[in-house]
Amino acid sequence: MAASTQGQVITCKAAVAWDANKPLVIEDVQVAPPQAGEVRIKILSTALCHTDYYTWSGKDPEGLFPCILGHEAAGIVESVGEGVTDLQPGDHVIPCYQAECKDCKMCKSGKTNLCGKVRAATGVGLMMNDRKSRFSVNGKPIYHFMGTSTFSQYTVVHDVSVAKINPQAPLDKVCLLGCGVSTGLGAVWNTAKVEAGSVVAVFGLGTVGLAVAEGAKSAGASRIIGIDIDSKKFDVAKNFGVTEFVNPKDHDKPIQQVIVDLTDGGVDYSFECIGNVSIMRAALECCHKGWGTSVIVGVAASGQEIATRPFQLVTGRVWKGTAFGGFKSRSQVPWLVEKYMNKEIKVDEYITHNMNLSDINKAFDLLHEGGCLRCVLAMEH
Ligand SMILES: NC(=O)C1=CN([C@@H]2O[C@H](COP(=O)(O)OP(=O)(O)OC[C@H]3O[C@@H](n4cnc5c(N)ncnc54)[C@H](O)[C@@H]3O)[C@@H](O)[C@H]2O)C=CC1
Ligand SMILES: N[C@@H](CCC(=O)N[C@@H](CSC=O)C(=O)NCC(=O)O)C(=O)O
Ligand SMILES: [Zn+2]
Ligand SMILES: [Zn+2]
Repeated sequence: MAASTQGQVITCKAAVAWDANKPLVIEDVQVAPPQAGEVRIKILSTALCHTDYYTWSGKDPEGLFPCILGHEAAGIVESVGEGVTDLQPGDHVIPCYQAECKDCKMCKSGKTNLCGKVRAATGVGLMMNDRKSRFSVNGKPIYHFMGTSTFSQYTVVHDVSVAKINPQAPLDKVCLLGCGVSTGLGAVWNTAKVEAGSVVAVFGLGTVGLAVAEGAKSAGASRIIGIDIDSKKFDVAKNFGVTEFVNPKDHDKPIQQVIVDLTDGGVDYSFECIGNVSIMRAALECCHKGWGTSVIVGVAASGQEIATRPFQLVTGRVWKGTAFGGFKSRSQVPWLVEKYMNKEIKVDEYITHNMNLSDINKAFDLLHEGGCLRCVLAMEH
């Protein structure tokens, strides 16, 4: 039997982003033991999300370097710190960038899934307990990212950020429930609360947009219009519930006008799943006067701002946003895993590529190719 690593520094492989836009480097990283209220997790599978690329590109105002990126993963608890009672070594878990302490003002409000307990620390790449990092390379501290840092074979996270899941669930699949798929489904079910018969527009048909389409289909939407500048996305999007396709490049008119004309005055709900502020405006303005609701899901670069004529809102359109689809992480990620196990939601269908951790730079390149939805990395190689 392998010797216990509890209380020891673990040296393992991790992909370190030493600087913005510079290729990640697979390093031997020292991972300190978890302190009070912390959990060390052996990450077995992690996927890449567009947000990892966004921070790596240097456009994230919270981006700090050097750091270990990654936030869509699954693994097994290796050890827990003092005071952690609801998790133990061997538990199968999904680390969540949106914490749920169940005790702070925000958790208790019943109005949001955002938790205030550790956000100040995770936003500056550190752990709450001592405001330090648990990662280092030859003594040099490496920042955490989103409170998860899953591009490492071992990571340390706050206990309030760990969802314990069914041990039967395949970790190389359900890792996707740590971000993109959950976000898209939740944007529809929790944030917009789309009703049966609704007409829906989805801008951007990556994993997040396709999960929006899947959520809208399950909510009984009558039309789901997918909008993307890459027409190759359209075939695959049909499998996720998209009923009609529009490529803005095929039209001279502004895309919001195209959608309004197609839908007798506008859609009931629209979702921006790109991170482009001009498209956020278009998504709002293609909504029906009097009631149309637009949800911003995409993350826009530092310095970008949204704009529209206030008249758009005066005349009844509603502009909203969503983080992690409004899901409460520790309470609801295990429920999403069960829905997957019961074949009530898709997950496997979003995985277009599988690679090893050592191939992570190739996996980042794939994010820009139309054919890649999610690439899952096996962490042991
Ligand atoms: N709010 C939240 O909690 C979350 C937000 N995100 C954000 O959601 C966005 C989507 O993420 P992924 O699906 O992983 O990205 P992705 O890059 O896989 O998909 C984006 C899609 O948008 C299309 N696109 C790009 N420019 C376009 C334009 N001008 N008009 C129409 N289509 C366009 C692309 O062809 C692509 O199909 C990103 O901004 C990401 O950072 C991701 C997860 C959670
Ligand atoms: N640091 C970024 C914040 C980007 C952002 O909005 N992140 C989303 C999750 S994106 C996942 O892929 C989110 O949930 N935000 C809420 C939060 O508490 O961070 C920036 O400043 O742009
Ligand atoms: Zn993500
Ligand atoms: Zn909280």
